[in-house]
Amino acid sequence: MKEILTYQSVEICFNGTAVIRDTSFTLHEGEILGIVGESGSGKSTLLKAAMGLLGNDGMVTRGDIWFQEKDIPDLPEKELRQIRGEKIGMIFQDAGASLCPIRTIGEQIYESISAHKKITRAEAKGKALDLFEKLYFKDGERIWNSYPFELSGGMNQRVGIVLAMLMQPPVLLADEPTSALDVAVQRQVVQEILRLRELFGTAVILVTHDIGVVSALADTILVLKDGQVAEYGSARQILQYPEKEYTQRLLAAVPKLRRA
Ligand SMILES: Nc1ncnc2c1ncn2[C@@H]1O[C@H](COP(=O)(O)OP(=O)(O)OP(=O)(O)O)[C@@H](O)[C@H]1O
Repeated sequence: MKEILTYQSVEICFNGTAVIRDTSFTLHEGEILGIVGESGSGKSTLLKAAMGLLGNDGMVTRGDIWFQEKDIPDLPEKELRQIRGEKIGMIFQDAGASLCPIRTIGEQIYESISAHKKITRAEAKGKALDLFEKLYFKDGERIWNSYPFELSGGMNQRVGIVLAMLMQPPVLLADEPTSALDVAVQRQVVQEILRLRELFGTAVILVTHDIGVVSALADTILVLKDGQVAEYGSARQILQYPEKEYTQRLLAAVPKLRRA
């Protein structure tokens, strides 16, 4: 499989203090990589760095993050804006909450696609309803016409995933995409991520506290401890034979979800 996103000896500092040190890993086309680690270990920071979203205080101070032969930390904001959304999609824990409350889902989808390419409202709707159907949403037409408050939190989160995938980015970064959801919706979101990979060959980095979600989805796992890689390898290897005591502790939570 071709490499699509490569972190090489990355160090990231906030206000001069390193929170990620000497971190390397590679994401391949269609691969789902789970990043796990205690709170504060640097998981979200790793994802934000790939989007150039570290803010004013944060900076990649060493190493490279290669995406399609470009080194992300070297790119100007204008180029990063083109990559975000179109080439690298993102979903967060509160993707649903980040929807605008006073505009319909349809309007927001239309605007989101229009930001990247010329499209009519009818074409945008056709694209969205097609993706809704492929992801087994019931009643896409109603969702298109709804305001976020008319949908459940879980449904808004699923809409957030559709929004992130409308441009069919080859990479999807998902930061705790299931942690605010009840178990039934969690399962749907897990199925949706697998279906996206099947439909579009999307490569995914999934950051989560939930080992059950990781074991249901990930091909490879990176265990992060205090901003450094504690273990990195195939999901099977790490879930069955964790080498570090730290990993064993993280895995002590019984997996709730299994791959269907
Ligand atoms: N904007 C910021 N300014 C200063 N320090 C920050 C900033 N963002 C993150 N940090 C620090 O970087 C470290 C890593 O944070 P990060 O949010 O990446 O961890 P995490 O593993 O994603 O945690 P959680 O699981 O709780 O979301 C923490 O020590 C955090 O305090």
